[in-house]
Formats: sequence, C-alpha cells, structure tokens
Amino acid sequence: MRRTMLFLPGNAPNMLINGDMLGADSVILDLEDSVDPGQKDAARALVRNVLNQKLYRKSEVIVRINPLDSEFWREDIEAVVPSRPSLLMPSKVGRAEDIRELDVFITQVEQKCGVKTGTIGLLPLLETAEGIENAREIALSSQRIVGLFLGGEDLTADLHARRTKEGGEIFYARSRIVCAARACRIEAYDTPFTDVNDEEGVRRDAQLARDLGFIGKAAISPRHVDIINEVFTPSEAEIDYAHQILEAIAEGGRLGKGAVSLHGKMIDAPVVKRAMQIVEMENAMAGGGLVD
Ligand SMILES: CC(C)(COP(=O)(O)OP(=O)(O)OC[C@H]1O[C@@H](n2cnc3c(N)ncnc32)[C@H](O)[C@@H]1OP(=O)(O)O)[C@@H](O)C(=O)NCCC(=O)NCCSC(=O)C[C@@](O)(CC(=O)O)C(=O)O
Ligand SMILES: [Mg+2]
Repeated sequence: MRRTMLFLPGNAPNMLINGDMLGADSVILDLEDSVDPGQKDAARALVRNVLNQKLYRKSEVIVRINPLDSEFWREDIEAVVPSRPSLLMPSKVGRAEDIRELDVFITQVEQKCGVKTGTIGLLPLLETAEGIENAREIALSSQRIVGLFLGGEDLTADLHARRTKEGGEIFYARSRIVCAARACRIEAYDTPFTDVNDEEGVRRDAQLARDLGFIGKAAISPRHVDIINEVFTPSEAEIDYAHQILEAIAEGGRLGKGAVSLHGKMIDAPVVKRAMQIVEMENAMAGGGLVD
C-alpha cells in the first residue's frame, strides 16, 4: 500500500534530509519539473547521495525522471539506478513504446552496474491526453510496472482545460486510469492537491479519489500527509462494518442464502468482496506491511 506519496524537489537538501520523518508511505525524489533545467546535474548528484546514504528507512523511495522526449532521462537513469531506488517514475508518458524503450535502457544500466535485471520497478506518470487515452497499453507495456499515476496539473494544461478544486476537468482521466490499472491488476495513484493551505480541500479531493478507486495520492506538502493517510486508511467504523458483513454472510451461508440483509441493506458477493478488501488493509496495517 502506498497511501501518501510525498514529492521532494531533488535539488532541495533541507527537504530531502527531513523527508523520512514526515509520515509518507513513499517519497518521490524529483528530477523533473520541480528542478530547474540548469540544476539537473546538481539534483542528480544530491539524489544519488541521498540514496547511497540510505537516509530513508520508513518511506519507500521513488525517483521521478525527466520525459523521454527530453535530453535528460538517460543521465537520470545512469545516475540513480546503481543506488537502487524501489521505483522510477517516468514523467509525461504518452505511449507504450516509450516504456518499452525505457525498459531496455534500464536493463542495460542494471547489467552494467551489477543490479539484478528487473530490480527497478516503474510507476508511469500519465499527464497528457495521449497518455490517458493509452493508459491500458502503457500498463501492459512492461513487467516492471506496479501502477499508474495521474498528473492532473500537466494534463489540465494539455487539455486546454481550467484546473478547479472540484476536479470536474480530470474526472474522465481519473476514471480511465483506475479502470485501465484494475483491468491489468495493478493499482492507481492520484495527483497532488496543490493548495498547501486548504486542508478541507485536500481532504475532499482525497475522499473523491478513494471513492473512485485510487489507493493512494501524491502530496506536495508535508501538511497534506496526515490527511491523505487518514483518508486512505479504513476507519474503525469501516473495519467494524466489514467484520459485521463477513459474519452476516457466513450466517446466511449456513442457511443456504447468498444474499442477506444487514441493517436494512443487501449483503451479497460484491459487498463481501469490498468488505474483504477492508479486512485485508486492516491486516496489512497490523503487520506493518504498508508498502507491497
Ligand atoms: C509547494 C511549496 C513550494 C510550498 O512551499 P512553502 O515554503 O510555502 O511551504 P511551507 O508549508 O511554508 O513549508 C514549511 C516547511 O515544510 C518544508 N516543506 C515544504 N514542502 C515540502 C516537501 N514537499 N517536502 C519536504 N519538506 C517540505 C519547508 O521546507 C518548510 O520547512 P522549514 O523551512 O524547515 O520550516 C513546497 O511545499 C514544495 O516545494 N513542494 C514540492 C513541490 C514539488 O515537488 N513539485 C513537483 C511535484 S507536483 C507536479 O510536478 C505536478 C504534476 O506533475 C503532479 C504529478 O506528477 O502528480 C502534474 O502535472 O500534475
Ligand atoms: Mg507534471
């Protein structure tokens, strides 16, 4: 599980040093848009040092690399793969062919530096109209892919839409990404909410994402981390209700019924499936297994 994924600009030593103490399940060390083009070398060196020093003990480490149509992505990979981040996040992914090209290059770098082939996973960032439309093909393009990630800010620009707090302009993209990811039996992760000071806004946005099927969300500010963690963690009431559902259907089964009533609501197989997902999350959290 990756409930909260906190972006840390790759050229900001103060943020990188504190990143492991902020409660995020994952941190995304950024070499892309939060780093000025003139700072890319410095950011690569800093991120590599952070990885080598193993500063991150609580949070999973992901590195966001520059787009495949940029001059930077190969150097990004050469700089960080030897230090084995869990995942690379390629940005502005538009086509399955891009991922296949990336996969071949990562394999070459893994072999060159003695890292077992396939060690480095991929979490493609879809943030263009082309990427959203190709979501399923992208999800299927490499064994390394663990999920799909939505970037709402770039997408809005590409769509010539207006970014709103309600998110109507990215509703289709959110649904399409969740559907494509689940069709391929991987997970979907939601875009960050960019108003650092609006705590109610980030809560509403995270709740909407969870309702749609995302299992985690990016954050750009430490102030959003606890809120997002809370939204993507089943509440005690949800866990209690899930157990009631499992008991009710077990009792129904003993009477030969596939559908029963609980507090006036129908309980049948899909409701049981959802209850089991909640119980699985409860068990994962009890076992400390927040990152798969
Ligand atoms: C937004 C702001 C400038 C606000 O600054 P402010 O200074 O007003 O913040 P304050 O709250 O006052 O900071 C209080 C204290 O927290 C520290 N602190 C702040 N942020 C921290 C953090 N992230 N990690 C650790 N520490 C942090 C700070 O250093 C200070 O520490 P101290 O001085 O010791 O008190 C700042 O947060 C920031 O830079 N965020 C990261 C930005 C970033 O990475 N953008 C790229 C990813 S999105 C993207 O690319 C779009 C996307 O691609 C998305 C997609 O891909 O999904 C798409 O297209 O949609
Ligand atoms: Mg972006």
